[in-house]
Amino acid sequence: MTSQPVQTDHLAADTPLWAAPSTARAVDATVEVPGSKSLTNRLLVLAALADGPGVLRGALRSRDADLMIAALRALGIEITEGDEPSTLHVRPGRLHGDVSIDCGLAGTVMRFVPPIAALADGAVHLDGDEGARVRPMGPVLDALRGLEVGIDDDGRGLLPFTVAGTGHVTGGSVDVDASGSSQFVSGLLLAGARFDDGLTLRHVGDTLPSRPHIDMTVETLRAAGVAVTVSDDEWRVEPGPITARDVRVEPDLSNAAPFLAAALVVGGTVRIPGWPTSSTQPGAQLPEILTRMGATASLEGGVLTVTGTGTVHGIDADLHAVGELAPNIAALAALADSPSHLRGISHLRGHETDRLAALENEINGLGGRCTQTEDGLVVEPAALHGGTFRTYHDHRMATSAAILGLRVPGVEVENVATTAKTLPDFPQMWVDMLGSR
Ligand SMILES: O=C(O)C1=C[C@@H](OP(=O)(O)O)[C@@H](O)[C@H](O)C1
Ligand SMILES: C=C(OP(=O)(O)O)C(=O)O
Repeated sequence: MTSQPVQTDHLAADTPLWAAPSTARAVDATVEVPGSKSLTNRLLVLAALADGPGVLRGALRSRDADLMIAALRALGIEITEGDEPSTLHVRPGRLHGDVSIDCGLAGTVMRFVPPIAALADGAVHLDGDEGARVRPMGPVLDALRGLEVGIDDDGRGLLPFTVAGTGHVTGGSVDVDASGSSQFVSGLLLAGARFDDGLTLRHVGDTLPSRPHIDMTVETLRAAGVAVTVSDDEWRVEPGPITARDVRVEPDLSNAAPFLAAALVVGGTVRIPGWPTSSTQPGAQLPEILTRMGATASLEGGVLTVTGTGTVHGIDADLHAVGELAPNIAALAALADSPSHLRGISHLRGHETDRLAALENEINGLGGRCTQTEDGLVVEPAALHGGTFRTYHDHRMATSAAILGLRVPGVEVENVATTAKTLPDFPQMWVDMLGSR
């Protein structure tokens, strides 16, 4: 088996604590946010399965994107950088088995790669970080088994496991309980056009989180010429070629959240260029959410401008569709002048860490009043103080700590380098934002 080198730099729990900068001065900054993780990893997958060479421009280069690149390369896809690292040339080829893939902590890698591995001509072994080995995978494995793909695992529905690729998947119909993650649906749909009979997937669970991310999957498939029909909780992907394209990746709107939040916390204005007029990214809902929390927001000439007063209001919001925004919104809520109730996010317990427990622990560790409910968080106003903020290898815990630190002197963030999962330059970008006045 060809093995990928295991990446360990992200495990730097013993790195020095990062003193989150505090400021009383209003912010006035324009922040260029790199490409979307979710779009980059979908477009890489589609380019790898396409009918000819393609190009991604403005792609994210971060741990999650680089893990996807490494996974596809291990499977035999040629991916090279163009003039800049964010330009990626992808040359599809026969998918090789007899390889090992490191999923890191990337949900998109661990859920999107197994259906592609089933198309490889041999065994594909997948594993990831310790934290990845507890993230739910069962519905993906059950679905693949339902499509007659051989899976070798220990029966717990978790990493590690081996997919017995045979070079083709017959496809057909499958039921999936995707109440734990929308990525179970997206991963199967992305490969579905390459199955002999295509794929009909029905979600059979109670709830379906992160629907905009499934819409993103459908939109990217359709843009690549794949016929997809959607009715309620059922998706049909017709078999056929995936058209090779030259595409530009939108900025990561969810990664704009901490910067935009800064405008509310300290007052002032933050501008994000390249903001799309419409997008399936959950971050597209930030202007509305932040407005409810006390900001004004406007979009003009592709620049989103958010202005705050330094006073943050609490919010009662169902974040079921936009769960990846929840940690940053919880941090804002901890600085608000009225209580907040964040609902519909029980699936966050299966994210990079149990985010509901992590947010409760760490906000309360700074003197906050945050309580888990069955499906979310209640955050009440409290006077916060400094202290160590643990991040649990979760990039969004680290950016949430930075938001709190703006107002609360003495917040020391453990392993801020974990932001490299989706935003490698975060500490410098944060300091630059505060410095550019
Ligand atoms: O498909 C995607 O790119 C994602 C889907 C969502 O996952 P869940 O449905 O598991 O929340 C989201 O939280 C994650 O950050 C990215
Ligand atoms: C849940 C997230 O990541 P992943 O793609 O690893 O699921 C996230 O980025 O908030």
